Amino acid sequence: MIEMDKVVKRYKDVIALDHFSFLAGQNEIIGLLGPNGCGKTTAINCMLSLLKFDQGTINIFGEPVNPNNNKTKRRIGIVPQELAIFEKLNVVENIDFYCGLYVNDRRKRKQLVDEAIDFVGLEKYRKFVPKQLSGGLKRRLNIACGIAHKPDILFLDEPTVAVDAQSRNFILEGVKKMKAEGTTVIYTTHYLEEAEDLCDSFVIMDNGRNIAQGTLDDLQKSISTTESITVKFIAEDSTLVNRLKEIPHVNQVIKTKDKYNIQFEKNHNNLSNLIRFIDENSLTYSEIKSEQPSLSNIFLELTGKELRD
Ligand SMILES: Nc1ncnc2c1ncn2[C@@H]1O[C@H](COP(=O)(O)OP(=O)(O)OP(=O)(O)O)[C@@H](O)[C@H]1O
Repeated sequence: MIEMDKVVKRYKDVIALDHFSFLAGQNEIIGLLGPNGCGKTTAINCMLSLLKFDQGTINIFGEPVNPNNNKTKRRIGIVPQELAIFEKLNVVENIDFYCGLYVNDRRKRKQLVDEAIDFVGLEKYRKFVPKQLSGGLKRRLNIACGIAHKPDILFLDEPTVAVDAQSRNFILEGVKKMKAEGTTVIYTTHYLEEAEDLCDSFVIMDNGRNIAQGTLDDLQKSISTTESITVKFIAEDSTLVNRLKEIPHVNQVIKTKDKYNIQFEKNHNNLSNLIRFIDENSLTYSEIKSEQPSLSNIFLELTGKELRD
């Protein structure tokens, strides 16, 4: 659906995209993740042909992007991070306005607007203007405006920032439903747990480059830390952190309130080594859990940064 190959975009001296490549297939949710200023918005704006780029190629639906290609534009939806709704128009009128940019037939549009309202759960608020809606409801309206024309590709930029739990659930369930109906979703967020639950695959960006792309499983295989074991000891002492660090292939030991999180390098018998250490030191434990690294661990290892605003 989207093929972006070695795209370079400069703003004078700033290289916002540095040979950035990106692939999106049909019917998947791709998390586009990266620290502030890494180039996500620039990449999206190039894909939407809102920005010209200096080098490289971008094909969408098999054709080079082109701002005058209305046929392609009709098949794309965008929900920007900043709310793009009209204060003077009510819920129905706002959605109808955006849908009208793509669909001329009034009867068809009425049906699409009704479906979008149903989709984001705004039936009770049809005649409300934005100032009568809470922040979460405004975000849902923003989404309805971007999806009413039923795009094949949808760009969602941080849709759950500052929304209440109920609206957040509506939004995430809605994204899953769109995927089930065949839409490809490009999703940017700073919430890695949310991305991990929602997305089928991920692109990790840093300094304008695609530094890793794949499923969680692919990314887990690409980093050196692959196993994180958490232990709750029954008796402990202040030397334990340093002693645990002596176990072969330990990268890091983090002590939380009542547990020890031990991060190991991949491809070693880490659990067996840890259990041997516990036996040899006559330690006892009430809990032991081995986990694959989370998206947050992967992000930290690949970029050396935590993904925070
Ligand atoms: N119009 C512009 N003129 C000059 N520099 C720009 C412009 N737009 C973006 N930049 C720079 O390009 C780089 C990439 O910016 P971009 O907005 O694409 O990042 P981002 O990943 O979307 O950031 P955020 O997560 O904060 O939205 C940054 O260094 C930014 O300062």
